Amino acid sequence: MSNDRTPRRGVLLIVASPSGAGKTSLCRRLMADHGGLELSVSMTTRDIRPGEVAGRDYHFVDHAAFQRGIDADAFLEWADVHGNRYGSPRAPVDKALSEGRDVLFDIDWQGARQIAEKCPGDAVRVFILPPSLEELRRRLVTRSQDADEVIERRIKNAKGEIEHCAEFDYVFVNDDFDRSYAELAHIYHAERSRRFRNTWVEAYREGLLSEDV
Ligand SMILES: Nc1nc2c(ncn2[C@@H]2O[C@H](COP(=O)(O)OP(=O)(O)O)[C@@H](O)[C@H]2O)c(=O)[nH]1
Ligand SMILES: Nc1ncnc2c1ncn2[C@@H]1O[C@H](COP(=O)(O)OP(=O)(O)O)[C@@H](O)[C@H]1O
Repeated sequence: MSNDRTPRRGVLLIVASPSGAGKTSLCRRLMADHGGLELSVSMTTRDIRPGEVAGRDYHFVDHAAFQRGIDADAFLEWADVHGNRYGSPRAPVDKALSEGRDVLFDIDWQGARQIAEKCPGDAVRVFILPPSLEELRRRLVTRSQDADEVIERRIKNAKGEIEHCAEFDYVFVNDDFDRSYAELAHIYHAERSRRFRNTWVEAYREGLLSEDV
């Protein structure tokens, strides 16, 4: 009998949170542990931070180049966040989905909403809450990658972002990192296993039923 476990429909796993709640750290670990998961590398107009690598963390572009992307309909979604523009390039996502692979997005609630509207069956939205706003500030300060006024702006924006967590499929608090990571990984594994994504099941079942026992 055939035991082919293709084709399948990929998951678009969207992870959002206020800045500093820990989504980049959680997403990096999920990527490191799951070879089949592809990170959507966003385009942004914000400045590169120390330690960031162009093309790996973001595609860093100026406003004119970003606008050309909008005009060419090259983004699956884009939004203004903290005074800069951020967008998810469409082509790599289309390619991954057509090949049955999963894509991970580290984007804000506006982007999550747009992808959920455009790809309702594929999108899975996860929102990560900080233990407190005080702890959020501590993490942003400890990360020490942003100027003081940038940190203050992000903390001011945090409440506006948290207000949107009810639109998400899954919400959890990132207090203990390992426990939070386990939660994110469980969500990903369960969503991967949903029957409607595993379109190979029908042929597989037919194979089992045709076995002569
Ligand atoms: N809508 C949207 N938001 C994005 C995209 N890329 C990043 N963001 C969000 O923009 C916000 C700021 O990101 P960033 O400048 O890397 O700061 P950080 O979250 O503090 O590390 C975060 O909420 C990101 O999730 C994108 O392509 N689209
Ligand atoms: N559970 C956690 N406990 C303590 N510090 C954390 C935790 N998760 C992340 N951090 C730290 O908080 C800072 C912000 O995390 P980061 O992943 O950059 O957040 P975001 O991408 O949401 O802005 C980083 O210095 C990171 O190491």
